[in-house]
Amino acid sequence: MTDLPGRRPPPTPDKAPTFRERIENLRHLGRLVAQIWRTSRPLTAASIGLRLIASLQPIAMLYVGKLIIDEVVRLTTITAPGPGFADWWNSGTLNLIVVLLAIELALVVASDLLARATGLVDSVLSELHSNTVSVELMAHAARLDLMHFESAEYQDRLERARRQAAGRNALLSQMFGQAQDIITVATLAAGLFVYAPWLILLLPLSFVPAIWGETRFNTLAYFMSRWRTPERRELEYIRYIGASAETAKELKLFGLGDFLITRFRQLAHTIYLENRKLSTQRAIWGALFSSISTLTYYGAYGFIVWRTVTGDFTIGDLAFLSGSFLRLNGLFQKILLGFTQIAGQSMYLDDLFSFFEIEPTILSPANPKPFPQPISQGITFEDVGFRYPDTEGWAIRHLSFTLHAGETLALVGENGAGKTTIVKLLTRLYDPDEGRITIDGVDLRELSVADIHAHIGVIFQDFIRYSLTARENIGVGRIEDQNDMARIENAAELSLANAVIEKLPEGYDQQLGRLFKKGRDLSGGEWQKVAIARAYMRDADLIILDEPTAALDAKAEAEVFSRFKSLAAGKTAVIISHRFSTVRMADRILVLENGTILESGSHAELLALRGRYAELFELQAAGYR
Ligand SMILES: Nc1ncnc2c1ncn2[C@@H]1O[C@H](COP(=O)(O)OP(=O)(O)OP(=O)(O)O)[C@@H](O)[C@H]1O
Repeated sequence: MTDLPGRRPPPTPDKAPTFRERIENLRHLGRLVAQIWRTSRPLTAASIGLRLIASLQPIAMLYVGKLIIDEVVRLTTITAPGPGFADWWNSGTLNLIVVLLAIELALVVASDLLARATGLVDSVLSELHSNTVSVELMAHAARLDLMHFESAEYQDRLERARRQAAGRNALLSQMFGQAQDIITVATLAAGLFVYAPWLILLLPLSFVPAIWGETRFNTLAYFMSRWRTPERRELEYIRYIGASAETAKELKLFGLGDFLITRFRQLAHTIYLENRKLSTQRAIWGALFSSISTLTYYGAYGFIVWRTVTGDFTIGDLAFLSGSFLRLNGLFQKILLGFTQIAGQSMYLDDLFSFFEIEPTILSPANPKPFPQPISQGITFEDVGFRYPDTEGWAIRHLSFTLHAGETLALVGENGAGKTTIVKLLTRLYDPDEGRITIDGVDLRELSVADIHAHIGVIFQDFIRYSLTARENIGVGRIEDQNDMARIENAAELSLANAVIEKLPEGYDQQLGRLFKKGRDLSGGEWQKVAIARAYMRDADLIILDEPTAALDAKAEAEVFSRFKSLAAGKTAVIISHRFSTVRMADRILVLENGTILESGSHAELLALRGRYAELFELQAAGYR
């Protein structure tokens, strides 16, 4: 399975956790309980309270059962008060047994009601808790850096955390159930101890092997699932590209269906084989250990029977003791298995909570300086160098230039020259590794990150096509003004999106995209106009358009840019484009190559220079002749 093209090498197994690490993982349970408590205090309290009451039920049932049997046995030995039921009833001989039967009935009914109420509370609490985790996860993810989303390792961690958000609900019931069982065991053991203390000593023999087996298989299962995260993400990815609206066109035309299916099948099969092996081993060992436990029970049972025959125990005692032993045996196993399962689950919790421990590195200073309004001098890159995490080469090196206030600057260069990276640094999605970037002399790192983002309008080439209404698609450009219709219409007019939206049957309320039933898809250029409107929603002093017009036709592009120019008057703007018809409109052009500046000047100056720019321009112009 390592021969799949383009697949990452198989993950190297982490070493199994030491005993200490396992114990340390248990600390996550405290965080989990705190999270559940935060979710709903009344429900958490109700779940615990109901379980406390339910925990006393087994001993009560067994003891009442014993009393009933003993009373029945006693009644069989006395002289009958008369031939009929009425004689028995009226003599009062049956009073005790009737009361005992009524108590047992009440216990059964109460137990059923308690179980249902607990189930109800738990299921409601689980759902709420799962929502809380998802919200906390999203909130934390929103704080993280772009770097975290662009790195495969963090993607794996996010994926693992996301799986835990929905998958740990059973743990909640299990933990509370565990506490309930412990109280039940304590009461049953106390009862058993009074009659036959040595019986308790037999119990460990029956459950210790089972516990060992469970612990081992839980750990194996966890590590298997952990090692396989990259593969599972790949499976998800193949499943997604194999059946989604975005990819359908290309898949059909390239005939990629079989290729993807084969790839999916091979990958899924390896995981399946591993899981099957583990499940089989688990089943075989499980069967062996459970027979040991059954044998122990019958050993103890035989002994109690013998003591009853010899007259040491009553028949009621026999029922009580064998019942208690059976329950205790079962409960001990359940509790200890529960502990190993909880310990196993707490390893998964580590995936969840360690995600919350990832801290963003792009932070605002404690006392940020105010964002210059308006920008009076400009933005300066001073010998800036930047390398993407975990990559060898520099994306940008020794880059120095000033973007003057009020200037429209175009960045040109071949694919991978570093244009988008400059925008990411300018908007502080990343910090430079060398040098610094200043706005009116103030280092970007001395400003509040939120301020920077609020004062810059950016549309990236891979902008989002939100499956929201047209109004919302523009409104998200300035979320606090999402209901300001005048502002939205104005932005749409500036970006020429208004003509697109007017043609839609439901206008601004039209659902866009293909994801939902009533959605209407737009052409690439139309989507782009809607996206550009988002940048216009802001009163940004600095507007950055990263290849904004790639999908626009020539006429639309000319129109968008003449508007942009008139709008950008007095504003500072950066345009990235591969089209020289657009680029030539800029006040100044930077020609980039391998992350450094090759040439700089106006269109006319660069043509006169007869360098790289002139060469590229000629190449494109020749295409139109
Ligand atoms: N997230 C990333 N992780 C690692 N390397 C990256 C990442 N993004 C870009 N790079 C690399 O950094 C260099 C500059 O990329 P950048 O996206 O800035 O180029 P560009 O000039 O905008 O290209 P294009 O015209 O294709 O959009 C390229 O070599 C690219 O492979």
